Amino acid sequence: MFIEGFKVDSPNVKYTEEEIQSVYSYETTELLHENRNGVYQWIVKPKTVKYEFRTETRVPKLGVLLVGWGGNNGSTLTAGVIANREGISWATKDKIQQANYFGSLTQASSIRVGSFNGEEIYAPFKSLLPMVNPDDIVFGGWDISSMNLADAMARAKVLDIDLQKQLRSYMEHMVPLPGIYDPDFIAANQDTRANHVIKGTKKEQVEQIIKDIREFKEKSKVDKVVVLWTANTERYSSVVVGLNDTMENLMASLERNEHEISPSTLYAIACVLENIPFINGSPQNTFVPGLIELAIKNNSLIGGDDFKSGQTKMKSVLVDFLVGAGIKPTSIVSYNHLGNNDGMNLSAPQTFRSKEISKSNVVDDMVASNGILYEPGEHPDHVVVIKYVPYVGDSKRAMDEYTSEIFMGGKSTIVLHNTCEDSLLAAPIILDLVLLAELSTRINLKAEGEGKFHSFHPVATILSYLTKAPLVPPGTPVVNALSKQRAMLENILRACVGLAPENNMILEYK
Ligand SMILES: NC(=O)c1ccc[n+]([C@@H]2O[C@H](COP(=O)([O-])OP(=O)(O)OC[C@H]3O[C@@H](n4cnc5c(N)ncnc54)[C@H](O)[C@@H]3O)[C@@H](O)[C@H]2O)c1
Ligand SMILES: O=P([O-])([O-])O[C@@H]1[C@@H](O)[C@H](O)[C@@H](O)[C@H](O)[C@@H]1O
Repeated sequence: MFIEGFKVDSPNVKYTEEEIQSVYSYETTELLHENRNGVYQWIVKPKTVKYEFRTETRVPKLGVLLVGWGGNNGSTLTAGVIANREGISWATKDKIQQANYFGSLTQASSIRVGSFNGEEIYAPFKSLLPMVNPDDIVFGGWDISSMNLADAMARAKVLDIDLQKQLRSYMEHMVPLPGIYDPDFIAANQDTRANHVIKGTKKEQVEQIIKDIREFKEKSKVDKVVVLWTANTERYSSVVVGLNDTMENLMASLERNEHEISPSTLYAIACVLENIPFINGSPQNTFVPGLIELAIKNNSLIGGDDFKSGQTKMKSVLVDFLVGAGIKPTSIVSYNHLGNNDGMNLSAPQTFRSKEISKSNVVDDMVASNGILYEPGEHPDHVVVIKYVPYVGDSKRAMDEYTSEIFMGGKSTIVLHNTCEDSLLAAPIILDLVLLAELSTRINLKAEGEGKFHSFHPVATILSYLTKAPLVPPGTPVVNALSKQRAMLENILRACVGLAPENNMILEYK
C-alpha cells in the first residue's frame, strides 16, 4: 500500500516550530588487527555511536543558477519544471501526455516505512524531510550562447512540438547571462556558439559571476541559491604545485591571471567565496585541490562529478550484481554514440578524456570489494568509446558487452542496448542534485563527544547516487555501487527523522 506521508512517534524524535530533532544510535563496527597468542587476527567490534540531528523545517524559496542554461539539459529541465508547475498536457502521437517528474529520486521514488496488517507500506521519498517543491524553483544562469530558452529548447530537439509551443511564451523572455569562455578548455567546434561571453581577466570574470549571483538574489527575492554546472565538458586542468595545489596558490594564481584556471573552476571560486553550493554535472576536475581547500575553509558545499544518468548508471548496477553474486567480470566494453552538442564537444580527444575517466572508474569499488574474485591490483579490461553521430541527436545509443567468468571455467557474456534519451534522463537528476544540496544545508548533526552541532562536510558525498565520479573528502572511500549509494542517502535522511536504516530483514515474517 502507498501512503502520502507520515509522522514519527518516538521518544527520540521531537518536532518543534523550526526543526525536527532526532537522537539516533548509529550501529557500526570498529576493526582491530591484533596479535593474539602469537597470531595476528582481525577483530570486529560492534560499536554504537549516538548522533543528534537537527533539520530546519522552513523550506526556502530556491533560486537555481545553471551554468550552460541554454544547453539541452538546462533548457529541458527549465521546460519540465514550468510544464509541471502550470499543469501543462500535450498531444503526442500516442496520447495526451501529462507533465511529470519521472526519473527524479526525490519526486518519483518511494521508501518503505513498515508493514500494516501484513501489508508493506510505502511513502514518497520526498516525505522523509521537508524539501523544496520543484514547481517553485526560480531558474537563471549563464551561457556563452545568447539564445533565449525557448529557442534553446527548440535547438535541443528534446521535447514534443506541441509541448514546446505551449512553453514558448514562458521561456522566450529567459535569456542567459554571458558566460566565462576559454576555447582552450572545450572543443574547438564550440567556438561558433560562443557569442555571449564575459570579457576581462579571470579575476574580473569571477567578480562578475559574484555580481550576477547577488543581482539574481536581489531581483528574484529568493532565500537561497544553488549553482550547478551543466555546461560543456572541459579538458582536465593540470594540477601543479604553486598553481592550484593549495587555496593560497589558487587565489594567487587568480590574481596573476594564470591561464590554467578553467572556466568551471572560476565559477566554483565565485560560488565558494559567496558560500553558494556549487555542483559539477560534468566530468572535468573543476575541484582542483586548492578549490577543495577553499570550500572546506569556507564550509561551502561542493559536489559532483558528472551526472550518472544512463550507461554508467546501468554499469554501477550490473557490476554490483555480478560481483555480489560471486561472478567475475573480466571484460567490460562500453560504446555509445550520440548526436547532440554534448556529443559534438566530446568528439575532441581532450574533452573525451575527461568523460572516459569518469566512465571508467565507476567499477573500482566493486572490484576492490571481492578478494576471492580478484587478486590485489587485478581489474577487468574496461574500454569506453563515444562517437558523435549527428542524426541521433539527444537520443544516445549505448551498447555494452560484459564478459564474466562463472562456475568451473565457464564464461558468461551479457550484451545490452540502451537508448538513453540523455536530457530527459539528466534533467530530473539535476533537479535531485539541487534539491538535495539545498536540503543538506538545512541539516546539522553532532556525534557523541563532539562539542557542538555542525553541518555535513562541505564536500557533499551525500550526492554520490547522482554522479558518476563522486567527489569525496580527501582520504575517504568512494562508493559507486548504485544500491549502496541510494541506501546511504535514504538511511541518512531516515536518521534525521529518527527512523532506523532500511535493512530489508522483515524479521517479523521470518
Ligand atoms: N545524460 C546527459 O545529458 C549527461 C550525463 C552526464 C553528464 N552530462 C554533461 O552535462 C553537460 C551538459 O550536457 P548537455 O547535453 O546539456 O550539453 P549542451 O552542449 O547541450 O549544453 C551545454 C551548454 O553549455 C554552454 N557552455 C559551454 N561552456 C560554457 C561556459 N564556460 N559557461 C557557460 N555556458 C557554457 C553551451 O553553450 C551549451 O549551451 C555536458 O558536460 C555533459 O557531458 C550530460
Ligand atoms: O551517463 P552515461 O550515459 O554513462 O554517460 C554519457 C556519455 O556516455 C555520453 O557520451 C553523454 O551522453 C553524456 O555526457 C553522459 O555522460
